[in-house]
Amino acid sequence: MIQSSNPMTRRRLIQTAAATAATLPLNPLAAHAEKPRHNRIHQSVSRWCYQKIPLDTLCTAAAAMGLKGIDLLNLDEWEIPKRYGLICTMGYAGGGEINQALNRVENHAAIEAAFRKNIPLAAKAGVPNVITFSGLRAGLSDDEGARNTVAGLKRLKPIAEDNGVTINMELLNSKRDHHDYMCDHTAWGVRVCEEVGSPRIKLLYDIYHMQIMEGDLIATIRTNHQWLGHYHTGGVPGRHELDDTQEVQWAAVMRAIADTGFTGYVAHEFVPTRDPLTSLRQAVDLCDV
Ligand SMILES: O=C(O)C(=O)CO
Repeated sequence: MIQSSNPMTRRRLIQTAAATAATLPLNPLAAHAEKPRHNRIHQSVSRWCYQKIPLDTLCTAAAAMGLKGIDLLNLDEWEIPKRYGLICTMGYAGGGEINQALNRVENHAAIEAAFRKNIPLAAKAGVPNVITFSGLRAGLSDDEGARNTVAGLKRLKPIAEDNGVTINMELLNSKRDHHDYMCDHTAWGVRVCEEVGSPRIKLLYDIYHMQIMEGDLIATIRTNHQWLGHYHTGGVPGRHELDDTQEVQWAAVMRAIADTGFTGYVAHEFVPTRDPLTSLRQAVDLCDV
């Protein structure tokens, strides 16, 4: 406690105390709560990268960091983020699997049935996006796969439009992680979306996967943003922290996304190698442009 009856001494003591306080380590949560955010990018985090952390704990931490939601939750989890002022930003709603989905006609009926049942539930739970996939090539040409995927998405688009929920087909790399996946280039995905022609049928542009396949991230985003409904992050190589061991300039990519007028969500989808929530906070700070 500062006690002095001499005003000069008291002033000096207060100045000394203030200078000392400035050098003390601050509570990291408090320090970040005070940091003004730009919030041009609405950030989220993929659940599967933080499996060891209970969902309620992850939601509490995400809300404290200024995130808007949690990505890739199952239907029975969609309501949980709401308790923390968040939403599920991308839901699993039965849109097939990475290996088996829309590029094969025989999968369409099951995906349509699941979406008919689950997309109205997504709308009710305030989940703005659901995920789907192309499936593997497995000998199918890209042209035939595109025709089939367009036909499948045309069956699904009225469900998405009627409920105001966007169906996002994910772009994934077929070079390292998902060998033979068909929707592995932006041009193929955009061609499909253009042919379907709905504001509710878009691509999940996974920046990690597309850096591996194509690079040229900013120009691709600028040219195709009309069809990009959601973004994922992840350091390249390795899909770890967005730090200086990897090759993407995240702030520049985020500025490019914000400059397109994007109002959707960018979800972090990297597997942390250090304290997971510290890594997440660092990524959130980096992407707050
Ligand atoms: O499984 C993956 O690699 C994904 O990016 C899923 O979103």
